[in-house]
Amino acid sequence: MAWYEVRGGRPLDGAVKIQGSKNGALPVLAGALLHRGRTVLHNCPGITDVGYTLEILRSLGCSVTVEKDALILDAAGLDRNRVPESLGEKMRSSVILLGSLLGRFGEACLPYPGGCTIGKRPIDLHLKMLSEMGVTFTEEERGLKASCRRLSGAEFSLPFPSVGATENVILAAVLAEGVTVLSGAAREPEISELCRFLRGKGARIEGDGTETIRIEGVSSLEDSEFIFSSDRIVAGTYLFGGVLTRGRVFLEGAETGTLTEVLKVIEKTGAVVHTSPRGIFLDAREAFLPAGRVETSPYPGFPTDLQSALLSAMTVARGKSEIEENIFEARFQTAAQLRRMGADLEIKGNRALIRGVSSLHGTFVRAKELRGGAALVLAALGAEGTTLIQDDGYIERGYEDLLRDLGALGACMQSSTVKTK
Ligand SMILES: CC(=O)N[C@H]1[C@@H](OP(=O)(O)OP(=O)(O)OC[C@H]2O[C@@H](n3ccc(=O)[nH]c3=O)[C@H](O)[C@@H]2O)O[C@H](CO)[C@@H](O)[C@@H]1O
Ligand SMILES: C=C(OP(=O)(O)O)C(=O)O
Repeated sequence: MAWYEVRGGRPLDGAVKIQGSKNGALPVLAGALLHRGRTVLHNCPGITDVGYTLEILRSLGCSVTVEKDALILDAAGLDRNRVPESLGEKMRSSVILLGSLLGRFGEACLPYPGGCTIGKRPIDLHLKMLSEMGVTFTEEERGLKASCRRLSGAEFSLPFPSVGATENVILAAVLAEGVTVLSGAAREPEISELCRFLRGKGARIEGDGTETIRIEGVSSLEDSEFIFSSDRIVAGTYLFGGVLTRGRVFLEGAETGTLTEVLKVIEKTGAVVHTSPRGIFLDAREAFLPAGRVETSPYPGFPTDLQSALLSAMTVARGKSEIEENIFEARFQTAAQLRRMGADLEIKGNRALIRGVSSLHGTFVRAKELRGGAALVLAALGAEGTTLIQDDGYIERGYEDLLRDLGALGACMQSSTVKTK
């Protein structure tokens, strides 16, 4: 368990380098298992979800080494297909090991995935599409056993552009026999990141970034080297930190192209944004206005993963805003904690109605999930007095080191970790 103690009331001011992408890295690590050989990765984020994934990879027989800034995986000796329950249940993205283990062995045993409790998060779409590729599933005590005689390409249409289901189909289709065509696919940048990585290994994939992805199965892959993109959600978090505290921040390596909708919302507050190939500069000294009505939607819309950061920022805007959450049914858990800090907001179904107050005040709050936890830290940065945030390991799932990054932006905070076992 970790505690963050934040002394608020001082604008963020400074520069920080943005870490590698969590949601980009996790499917790529799964994808490396498809290849009977080496994969060299750079800019891999040092977060606990990556740590758990690497432990899973080791437990399956993949060699994992670190040389200078490179993470080197060698899956030539991979000889197990059962994901340990204690690790797989710790995160959501363990579910995408299904596609790559099926591609490699035609068989996989997987516990039901964990991850943040932001909704029910069923995996029916993953299972339906893999079934159409020839996979049969049997239920085990804490998960599923999947097997197929041969993975075959198929054509299907997703009723909702699920990111994870799109990734699972891509991973399963790379070494499958024949052609797979997925329409209604997710268009998130992390899908293109995975496809770029797999193409670098010799996979034949086209159409990523659009609603229709076509994958032609190949018989094997090759050694490759890959650099992860920066994390657009981490960059967005720090941008909203800038807005909330009316500060000035430079985010080195932040990619403008994947943040278009977020930057539009930020500019509505009165903040000024300058973008360049080096990163994003935000001057939020005059960011007093509410963002108005914002709804989350699949990419290229406003990302659900930044909804809590926006919610925090809007609690101190001069006026009313409304946020509609359209992806996860339980992603307003931060609201009750923000109210403890003096925020005036109401949750009605999937909508949050926020009336900005002049300032929040420090108190004791509790992180209930990853992005909500980071949003509480942002709120604390803008609040009067000291806020104590209790976090049961959520924030480190996605942020390498919030203390290091926000410290570089001038935040006055400290953290401590308490071992609970
Ligand atoms: C590790 C990772 O990349 N996580 C991201 C991924 O999660 P994840 O891949 O879990 O998100 P999905 O896009 O699959 O989920 C979106 C919606 O579809 C529903 N659904 C999904 C699959 C399914 O089989 N059935 C079903 O009903 C979910 O309950 C949810 O309501 O995309 C989300 C949406 O951008 C992000 O918030 C997460 O950060
Ligand atoms: C919801 C998230 O992650 P996960 O899908 O891994 O739980 C997130 O990154 O905000």
